[in-house]
Amino acid sequence: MAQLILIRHGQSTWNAANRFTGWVDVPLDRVGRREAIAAASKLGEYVVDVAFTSLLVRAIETTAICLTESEGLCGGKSPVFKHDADDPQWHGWDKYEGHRDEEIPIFLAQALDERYYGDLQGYNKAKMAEKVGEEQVHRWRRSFATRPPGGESLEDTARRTLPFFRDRILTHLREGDNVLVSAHGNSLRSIVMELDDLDTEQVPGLELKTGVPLVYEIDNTGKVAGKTVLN
Ligand SMILES: O=C(O)[C@H](O)COP(=O)(O)O
Repeated sequence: MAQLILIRHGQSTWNAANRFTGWVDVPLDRVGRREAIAAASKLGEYVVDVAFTSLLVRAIETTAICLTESEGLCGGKSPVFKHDADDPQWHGWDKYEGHRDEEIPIFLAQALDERYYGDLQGYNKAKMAEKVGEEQVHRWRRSFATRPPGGESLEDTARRTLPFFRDRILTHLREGDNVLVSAHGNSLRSIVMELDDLDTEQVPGLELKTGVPLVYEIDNTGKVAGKTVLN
């Protein structure tokens, strides 16, 4: 049995300001950093073998805080962000002294980025609700198939998150590796929808809190055998 730890990043500056964020790359605020530290301490009894994060800084910060503030999460190993050495920007970065089996590799994946909120990005959610109505804003935020103007629906988001989840993350879990995934409200909702076997009627009720880890037990066929929410 392997453990899959999913964590939505801690509160960002734009979560605090109640603004649609999507791909806007804002950092954690002080509350968010504290949430990530609290998550790290709740994860003290777990050990991971590999981690995945989106490319957005709020998820990267949360990953780094969890792996460095938790007593045991790295099992004494050193966490290293694994940039793509084929990318000219990173050419040669991976030539360094040291044993790779003493590391926790952290893979950065665009597939895990937040749902693209299109033309809504930057707008205050409450002010938008005054303008177009609560129901419309709720549909944009929580329905499965409705696209926000110029943006991605949850269904669109799932089309990139789920193939990545099945190919890259589940493969580790089937082999018995424990995995940490740090991502976003909606990119994680699309993955939780699959893990919890939720249908399109149930998914609008699915809310993930910032900085609260979900721990899944996954068997060697890739099936979910248990779930704990570390509130
Ligand atoms: O992109 C955002 O604004 C948040 O990360 C998630 O927002 P939501 O809860 O409105 O979908």
